[in-house]
Order: sequence, then C-alpha cells, then structure tokens
Amino acid sequence: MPMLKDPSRKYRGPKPFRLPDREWPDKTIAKAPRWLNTDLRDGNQSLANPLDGEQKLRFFNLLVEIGYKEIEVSFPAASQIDFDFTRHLIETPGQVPEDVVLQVISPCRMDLIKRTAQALYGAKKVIFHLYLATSECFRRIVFNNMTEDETLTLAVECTKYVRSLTKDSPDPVVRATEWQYQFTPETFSDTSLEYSIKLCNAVKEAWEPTTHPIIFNLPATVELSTPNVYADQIEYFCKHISEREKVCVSLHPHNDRGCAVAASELAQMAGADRVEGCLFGNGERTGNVDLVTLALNLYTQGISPGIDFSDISKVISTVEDLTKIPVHPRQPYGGQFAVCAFSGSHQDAIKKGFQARKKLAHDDHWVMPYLPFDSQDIGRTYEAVIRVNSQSGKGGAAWIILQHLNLDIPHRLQQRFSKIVQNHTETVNRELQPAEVVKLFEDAYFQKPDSPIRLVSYRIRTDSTTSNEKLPITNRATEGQKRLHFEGIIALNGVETPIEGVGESAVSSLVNCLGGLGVDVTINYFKEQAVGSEGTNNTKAAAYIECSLVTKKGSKREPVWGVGIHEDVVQAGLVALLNATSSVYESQLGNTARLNLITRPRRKSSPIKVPSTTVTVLELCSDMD
Ligand SMILES: CC(=O)SCCNC(=O)CCNC(=O)[C@H](O)C(C)(C)COP(=O)(O)OP(=O)(O)OC[C@H]1O[C@@H](n2cnc3c(N)ncnc32)[C@H](O)[C@@H]1OP(=O)(O)O
Ligand SMILES: CC(C)C(=O)C(=O)O
Repeated sequence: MPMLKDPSRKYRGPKPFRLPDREWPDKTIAKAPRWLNTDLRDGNQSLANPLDGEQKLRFFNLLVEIGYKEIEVSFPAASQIDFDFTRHLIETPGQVPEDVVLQVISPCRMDLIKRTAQALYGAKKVIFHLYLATSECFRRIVFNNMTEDETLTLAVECTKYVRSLTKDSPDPVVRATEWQYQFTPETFSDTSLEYSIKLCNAVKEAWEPTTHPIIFNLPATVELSTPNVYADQIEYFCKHISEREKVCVSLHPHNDRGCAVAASELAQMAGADRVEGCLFGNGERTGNVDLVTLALNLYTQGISPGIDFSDISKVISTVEDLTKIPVHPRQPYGGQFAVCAFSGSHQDAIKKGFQARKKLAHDDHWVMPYLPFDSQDIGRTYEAVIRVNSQSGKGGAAWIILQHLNLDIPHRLQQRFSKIVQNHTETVNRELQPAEVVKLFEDAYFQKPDSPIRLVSYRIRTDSTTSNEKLPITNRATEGQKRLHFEGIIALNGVETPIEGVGESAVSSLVNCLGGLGVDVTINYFKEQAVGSEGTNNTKAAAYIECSLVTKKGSKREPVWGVGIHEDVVQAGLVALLNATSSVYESQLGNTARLNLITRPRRKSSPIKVPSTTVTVLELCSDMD
C-alpha cells in the first residue's frame, strides 16, 4: 500500500452541524450530576485480566463506601463470573445498601436479555440497560447493512421484551423489583441526531416510563470530535426529545481524543442529568471519562460532588491493586505530582501563598499560586507539595525546614542555605528527600558534637559596678550602651578558658568576650523567633545570626550563619552566635585560627564569682553540652 504523504487526508474531518440557538456556552454547572459508576462493567471488560467475583466485591464495596448510588455491576450474559457476582449481590442480605441501585447491561439479543433477567431475579432496585449501535458505520459494517428502520424495530422489540421480563412479568417476585430502564443508542455521537431522537422516542413509547424517567444514555463510544460538538449534540437531544420530563439524559464519554472530561462538563452545561464513567479513567482504549477528575472539578466550582474522595490514597491503592493499572503521577488530583512543585519559582510562590493563607480566616476561599486545590481535601498533607531537586530554589528548601523543624528561616538565610542545597543536588544529581535537606541545614547551622568552640557555663548580670575600663578594649561596651556583664567558661578545642565581656545584650557581650580571645566577629544580622504554637508549653525560641570574621587588617570575611534553638530566648541567641563562630573558626580561619587560639596563653578555668549585686542570672542548661 503506498504511503500517504499527509495522513490528515485519510480522515473525514468534522461533520457540518449547526445549532443556531445554542445556549450551553452561557451556562455553568450548577449541581452534581447523577453518577453511574461502570468500573465493574466497562472498566472490567477492558482489563487484560477481568476481575473475579471476590475482586469485584472488593471494588463494589469501595464504590459504595465512597458514595456511588448507581453502579453498573456486570454484563451477566457475558460470563459465569458476572452472572454469579450479580446473584451474590442480590442473595447476600445487607450486601447492597437500600439506596444503591444495581445496573446491568445486555445487547439487543433475546437470548442474552433473557439470561440477564434471570440474573436479576429477586433484586430490590435495578436499572436494566440495553444497548444497540445506531450509526451508519456500525449498521453497515457491524450489523451487515441493517437499515435505520430495522435498527429501530429491533430496539423497540427488545425494549418490549425487557418490559415483559421485568415490570410486566406475571411473577410477583419479579414485579416486586423496582425497575428502571436505560437504553443506549451506542455510537450516538456518530449518529444523525434526528434518527437518534426518533429511535429514542420509539423506545420510550415501548417502555412507557412511569415512576422513574427512562434513561437515555448518549455515548461518545469513540470520541470523534471536539467537546463543543458533543455539547451541541446533547443540547439538541435535550431540546427535541419528547416528554423531556420523563427522560434522564445520561452521558457516556470515552477519552480517545483526551477530551472526555471537557466533553462531559460542556455536555452537563448543555442539559445532561447524569454521567457514566470509571475511576481514574479506566475503560476501553484510552478509557471512559475519569469520574475522580469530574467529581473533584466540582469542588473548584463551589459544588459538592456527593462522592467522598477525602482519602484518595486508599481509593488509588485499592483500584491499582484490582486493575493492575497504575495511576499516572500526573493524573489530575490522584497523581502523586498533581499538587507538587519542584521548580524554584513555583515553590517560592507556594510558600508565600501558605504564609498568606495562615493569616486568613479558616473559611476564606482557596486562592493559592500554582495550587488549584487544597491537597488536604483528598487526604494528603502539604508535605509532598514541595519537593527539592536541582530545579528548586530557596523557597523550596525553606519550606521543608519550616515543615520539619518548624523554623521560618529569614530571607537572607534562605538565600545562603539554598546554595548549599543546590550544590548538593547537583553533586548527587537527584531529588533530595526532606530528611536530607534537614540534615544539610543542621550540619550547616546547628552545633556539631565536635564543635571547636563550646560554652561550658555562663552568667549574665546587668549592673553598674563593672568598670568598662577594667576590661580589655575588645571586650568593652561602646559609649551609651546599656551594659550587660557576661562571665563564663568557654572550651576552645577542649581547653576550658574563662571569659568576660560587656555589651548591650547577651549576644554582644559574648561577641566582646570572643574578641578578647582573638576571634573578632561582627554581627551582620540577628533575628529571634518563637518556635511552636503560642500559648503552649512547647514554645521555644530560635535565633539566627549572620556574622563575619574581621581580619587583623580590618576586612570582613565571607559571612557565616548560626542557628540556636532553646527554651530560653537569651540562650538561643548565644547558641546561634557560637554555632556561627564555630563555622568561622573552622571554615574561614582553618589552621591559622587554631594556631592563634592555641598559642594564646590561657589559664585553667576557675569558678566565676558572681557579685551579690547581680540583677539577671541565667544558668547554662545541660543541652548546651
Ligand atoms: C461499547 C461497549 O462497550 S458495549 C459492551 C460491550 N461489552 C462486551 O462485549 C463485553 C462482554 N461481551 C461478551 O461477552 C460477548 O461479546 C457476548 C456474550 C455479548 C456475545 O458473544 P458472542 O455471541 O460470541 O458474539 P460476539 O461478541 O463475537 O459478536 C457479537 C455479535 O452480536 C452482535 N451485536 C453486537 N452488539 C450488539 C447489540 N448491541 N445488540 C445486538 N447485537 C449486537 C454483533 O453484530 C455480532 O453478531 P453476529 O455474530 O451475527 O455478527
Ligand atoms: C454500551 C455503551 C454504554 C458503551 O459502553 C459505549 O458506548 O461505550
């Protein structure tokens, strides 16, 4: 066969269809549709290994649990498994809740209809579903040139036959069942609308709906056109079918062009009452419409779907286990990446979004950069929202530290820490787990067990008795400063040394003490923060310090950071300073600093006498060690 140069010439293109008075584009979806779940029929018939009875029961129980009230449970004439499963549901007391209706399907073949009716004997509530393809393509190719009239006659005869076996049956047990009837002109979206309507009117006349409307299920058996065309077809059908009030218009879209969700939404705007589909879009070929997406899309329209996906992970694991088809990571809502950001600018915006949201009232509308919905609504935490790799920025790492250590790290530190994270992701060339990000943070800014500078004990007092002049020049407070007197013992590379200094705060007095030891640092940035929920016993203080080493020539080295966390806010600041200083000492000075410090003459520590005039005394807590 010669190769076609342009495959587009192989296809017919859109069929001309005019709907001059179309209304659906101006409509919105105002309520959830009637849902029909067909995982156990259309979903099941498309599996490489169809479900056995036990698996079908597990699936059925899940569907009931999450709230489906109409479930197509089987094609009873197709297999003994489906027949027996239907019988099991009917015969097991309490298995089918009172408000759940079982639906079963059969083609327009008398033998198969009869078998289907047998499967339903004694059921409480049933939708008997018959299908017959109506398009020119199917009538000519599949049904051997069956005419429109012959097709209509077959549909009417089969409907009458179903009627005789169900609501018109002489058997009181059969008549006791609450029967509904559904007819599907299969391949509806490829069938002339006038003909579909003529055939459905004839079927309606044959069934004579009374208590329940007759369900006309109008499938895009194969999705052939853009979603607006399907919506036009549904609007036309709704407007032209007779006795519309006796008809429930149902949708059954397939996803061949990837537009099933859009088609279903537009078709609901066009007047449809009901939607048939499968969880996560299982079904023949590219699947039926995804009922999870359709339902959860309703939330973002301010409508409750009436189906409970608040524990979507459980739904996913059950469905994956039964169908052996994994839910794609990028699947709307259910996919593990559905509300997850790797890229830096997205993470920054999301972090800011959550911080802004914290300040709002609980019931404020969800307005969040990059996140269309709240992952908590489907039972997922915010933890997986931000994930860190080499595409991430400062906001992502900062988010993880906020989530795991409860530290809302300052913007300047975010920028510094982000470089450490970036280096690491580029070295390992993969995503970092939150624990790895936390470890990088702790290693960089917290006290290490082998820290070269450790505060052994200290006391601070405010007093006016200490003469500034008596202290070495580096340890003195500057002019006009409120003076705090800091006395303590510091271990430098394990050698304990008494220190003493004055400053306007505990931190600056310790800075002055360090100056006396030859470690001259200036504080560039200092911030304190409460950690934990206010008003609880768990509140701690966090302090962030950025400082630079000042060399003998007076120039500043690259700044370093330290973070201190402590029950006591003063101590948090001191710890932060020492952590930063340790970094200076280790990373900037290296051996020279070690030498400088070690060669200074120092005494073995002696107890510090605190005068009785002490105003503030803070004992060093043991977790400093
Ligand atoms: C679009 C849909 O998804 S519709 C649902 C389809 N689901 C399934 O087919 C799953 C279960 N099906 C089955 O188990 C089998 O196909 C059965 C039991 C229904 C029928 O099996 P068989 O008797 O072996 O027939 P087979 O499936 O090979 O062929 C279908 C026959 O039914 C005819 N047919 C197909 N659809 C219909 C229909 N809706 N109404 C009446 N006849 C139909 C075909 O034209 C064909 O007839 P032919 O043999 O005279 O050419
Ligand atoms: C029989 C109908 C409902 C169907 O499954 C389809 O058209 O896809």
